[in-house]
Amino acid sequence: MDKLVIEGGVRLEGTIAISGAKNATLPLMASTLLAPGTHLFENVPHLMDVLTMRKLLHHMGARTDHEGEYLTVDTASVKLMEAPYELVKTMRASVLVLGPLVARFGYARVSLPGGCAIGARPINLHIKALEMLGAQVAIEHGYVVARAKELKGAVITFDQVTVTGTENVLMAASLAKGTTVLENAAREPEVVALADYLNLMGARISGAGTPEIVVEGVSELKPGSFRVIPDRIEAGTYLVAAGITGGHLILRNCTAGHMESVIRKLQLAGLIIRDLPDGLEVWGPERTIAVDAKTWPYPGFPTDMQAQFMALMTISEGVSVITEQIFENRFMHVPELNRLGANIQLDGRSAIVRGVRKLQGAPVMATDLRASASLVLAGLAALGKTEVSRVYHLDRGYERLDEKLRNVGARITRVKE
Ligand SMILES: CC(=O)N[C@H]1[C@@H](OP(=O)(O)OP(=O)(O)OC[C@H]2O[C@@H](n3ccc(=O)[nH]c3=O)[C@H](O)[C@@H]2O)O[C@H](CO)[C@@H](O)[C@@H]1O
Ligand SMILES: C=C(OP(=O)(O)O)C(=O)O
Repeated sequence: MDKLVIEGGVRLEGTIAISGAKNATLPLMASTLLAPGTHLFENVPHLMDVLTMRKLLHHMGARTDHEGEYLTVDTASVKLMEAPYELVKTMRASVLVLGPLVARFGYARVSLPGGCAIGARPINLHIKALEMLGAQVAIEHGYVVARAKELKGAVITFDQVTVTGTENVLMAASLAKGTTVLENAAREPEVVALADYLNLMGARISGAGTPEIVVEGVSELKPGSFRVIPDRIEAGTYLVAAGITGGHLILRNCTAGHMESVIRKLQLAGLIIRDLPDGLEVWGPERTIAVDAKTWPYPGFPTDMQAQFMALMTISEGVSVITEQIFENRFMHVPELNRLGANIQLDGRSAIVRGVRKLQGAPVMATDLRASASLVLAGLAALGKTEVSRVYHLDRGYERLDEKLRNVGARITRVKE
């Protein structure tokens, strides 16, 4: 198992290229099950989750190849409509194969994902929506088993905004008979990217990016090629890296329009951020100012940036209240940040962060993907040595994070534990 060792206190300076988005790549890979043949994606990051999704597709009979930024997925010989527990347990997004499988093959057997470090994360809304499209769904020995002779369009109102739920239904409805209307749909840029690729394959989807999406079902889809959108959470993480070290970074290949709520909060905290033709330039101030934040579905402040933003608030001037409204247990980073000298108290769904002048390096343990990122960020600002163990969480969603940070001056090394 690897750990990251960070000597903090270095002001970051330089350019970082942002990778393609994990949360866009995974649904795009799942969507290949809808159309037999070879799909080509560009700007695909090398991440553990991408590898896990490839393994899952291989398990079903697909072939994949990931060379440089190009990923091809050939789904011509898919014959096993199953997502086994061994793969699903390492990546919840495996549930994204449920909708495409039942739509194209009329059958899917997908392990229930179960909870994870950030919350219970049920998939009841995915199941309910598929039932409304006419699938028969049963839970058998820990697996969701869905059968449908034919899916039929329906009006589906989500009780709660769900990103992968919206994506699963978009994919299933694309091959359903008639019209499906998704109300209270997720509006994330990754949902829009998926809808764009489905349309490129021949689907008829309108309204993606708004709360109401309309899907006119078609009888078949054909493979195409598509460029993955930039990772807005990775970009947000590096904005915080500049802010927390008082540094100056240029982020290439990112889309400011996908990050407005994050950029606004960081500007309120004192960062100077300006648009570039292909990215962002950011300067961190001498000391940032405390700002409150509440997580919301897009276009609100993303839960996937909450931990990183909290790391910045730990050394900001004043008191900030950070409220987590999406996941019930997404504060696992709090005790670890406190081990680094932060002053954070939990009060239900809120964390009260009293800014301290300096953090101090210490050994800390990563518990999930974004918690790990927040500990690395805190380590960059802390005096002395911070060791972040269980780095496999980071490798699930950040491409070469340690290398990218080293290239802009951070003293960070990866060592085997
Ligand atoms: C691969 C991917 O894109 N992952 C993202 C996706 O996760 P994911 O799609 O799993 O998250 P959801 O948007 O579904 O979850 C939002 C909330 O709805 C609840 N819920 C969801 C589905 C359901 O059937 N029942 C239910 O109760 C969840 O427990 C959670 O409290 O969106 C999250 C919220 O922006 C992000 O943090 C994740 O990075
Ligand atoms: C929670 C996340 O991912 P996942 O849904 O894949 O667990 C994340 O990207 O922060």
